[in-house]
Amino acid sequence: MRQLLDCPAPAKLNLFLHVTGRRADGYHLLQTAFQLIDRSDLLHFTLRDDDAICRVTDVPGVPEESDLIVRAARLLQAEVIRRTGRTPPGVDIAIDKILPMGGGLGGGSSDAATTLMALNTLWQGGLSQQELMDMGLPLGADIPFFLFGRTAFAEGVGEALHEVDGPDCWYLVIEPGVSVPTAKIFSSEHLTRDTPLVIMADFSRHYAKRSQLGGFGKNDLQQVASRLFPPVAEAVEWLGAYGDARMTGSGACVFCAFDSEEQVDAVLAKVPAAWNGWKAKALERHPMLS
Ligand SMILES: C[C@@](CO)(OP(=O)(O)O)[C@H](O)COP(=O)(O)OP(=O)(O)OC[C@H]1O[C@@H](n2ccc(N)nc2=O)[C@H](O)[C@@H]1O
Ligand SMILES: Nc1ncnc2c1ncn2[C@@H]1O[C@H](COP(=O)(O)OP(=O)(O)O)[C@@H](O)[C@H]1O
Repeated sequence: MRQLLDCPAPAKLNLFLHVTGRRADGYHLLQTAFQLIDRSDLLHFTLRDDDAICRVTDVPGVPEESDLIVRAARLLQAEVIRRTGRTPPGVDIAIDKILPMGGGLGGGSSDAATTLMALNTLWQGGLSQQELMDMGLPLGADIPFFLFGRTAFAEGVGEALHEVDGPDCWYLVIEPGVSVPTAKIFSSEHLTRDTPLVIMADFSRHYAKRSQLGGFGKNDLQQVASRLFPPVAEAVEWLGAYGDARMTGSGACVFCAFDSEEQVDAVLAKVPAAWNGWKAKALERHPMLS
């Protein structure tokens, strides 16, 4: 019987996101806090009799060769060959795509991280968590976080990670119906790139009471995204009537924290039909690590 593994790839929220500078290669220096939530893509891995790596689900707009899942799998396969001298079996990868693309929820990065974790297990690759994080970073700046798998305060381009406590709460997330290309936001002439550095202790103090729902800091990308994509601004304004609503990552999704599931449900019932709204619980750990 061929080995099969079903694995979740959860979304993240950026609780705050400050752009603090720019590297010589044009990449932006950030300070952010990553929070995992319990809404996920689902990936299914089936080992093959040959050594091919195949995506067996069509993902509209993402050709197989550029899919982060396939690229991550190929990188790991090459590394296992280099280390062990043996070629691990190929794999068919099916995906139930739940997370919107260009939503700021990190779906593609999370898919890639889950692929690295799952195949490292199936192939008995023996790479450490840190080695997987180093392998993932060139594919996407959020990938190391998903492999880290815990609420994190992050610096650099998101790869310098420190575990922190975030609020223990529910989130209402609105998909405003647009897909935001990350590069377009970072290249905007309107983006501010000089937010003063904060220290991690400030963040921890803010959330010392884990019931604190008002957000820390701000999202520097939000103003630019709102200007280019008006539905983002409309969603922030609408959800802002119920709490400290803000955009995650480079958008487009907008979120707000609530104390209880009942409170989220009450607001969810009022979300305008033009948007897709849903609730999710903050996760302390990645489900593949617990
Ligand atoms: C903004 C964040 C926050 O978590 O997440 P998303 O909203 O995309 O989920 C990330 O930093 C997204 O990082 P990453 O996953 O590498 O973004 P990519 O789509 O690969 O980046 C597209 C382009 O955006 C620019 N870019 C990206 C990250 C960064 N720190 N500085 C940049 O200048 C670069 O021009 C890059 O080529
Ligand atoms: N498996 C994948 N799932 C989603 N997007 C992917 C995938 N592989 C590559 N991509 C590309 O990455 C882009 C960003 O996708 P995603 O990570 O979902 O959004 P965001 O970076 O806004 O959180 C997509 O528009 C798509 O072109």
